[in-house]
Amino acid sequence: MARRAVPRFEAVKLTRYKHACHAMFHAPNEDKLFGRIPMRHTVLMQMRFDGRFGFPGGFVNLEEGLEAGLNRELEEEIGLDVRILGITEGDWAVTEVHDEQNFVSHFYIKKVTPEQIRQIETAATTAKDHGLESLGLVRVPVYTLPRDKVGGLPAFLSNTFIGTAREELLMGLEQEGILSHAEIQKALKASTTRRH
Ligand SMILES: O=c1[nH]cnc2c1ncn2[C@@H]1O[C@H](COP(=O)(O)OP(=O)(O)O)[C@@H](O)[C@H]1O
Repeated sequence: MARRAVPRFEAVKLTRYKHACHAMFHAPNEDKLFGRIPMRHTVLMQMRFDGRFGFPGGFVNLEEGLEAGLNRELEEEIGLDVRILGITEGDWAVTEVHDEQNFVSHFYIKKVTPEQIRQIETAATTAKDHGLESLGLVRVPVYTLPRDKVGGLPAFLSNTFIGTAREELLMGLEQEGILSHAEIQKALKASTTRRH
């Protein structure tokens, strides 16, 4: 479906459109899987009520403001302590307009510490929407297992994602320097081979 990227300041003029904001939280990760495979990085997504993966967030009102609306959603959905880890305008990454659906999607990326990731994960289990709209936060495997070259990110990418969440994940991984363009292309290619 047709969509176009626009700057944040242009998008907020689209008052007749519905606006949604979602956020990707990520942190460095020094851990090694089985004591030898580097986890590389922690990236949070969530399992939604509909069985699809997406980023935490939701619909916002332009009157309340994009970031205020997003923080409200994050508080409800994952119990985020918005006084400490709240999203600001500086975390804005991309806005896409879907004219056919009168819909605007805003995506934010926030780098936090490994300790803050654990705080978010812990708080999420007692959030208002936990077990309802959100079935839990998940860590995205950003590595590819050396043995079969499909396990890890390629297998994860074969899941079903809501809206443009899959594209946002790939953009976030590259933009934040978590994976190189070549590594992402390789994972995408492996994900379509369906050997898992
Ligand atoms: O991670 C995402 N990235 C991009 N769009 C998303 C994501 N999650 C949901 N959406 C879209 O955003 C809109 C709001 O969905 P969501 O279920 O998050 O909001 P709500 O909790 O306010 O109902 C829907 O049109 C949905 O397709």
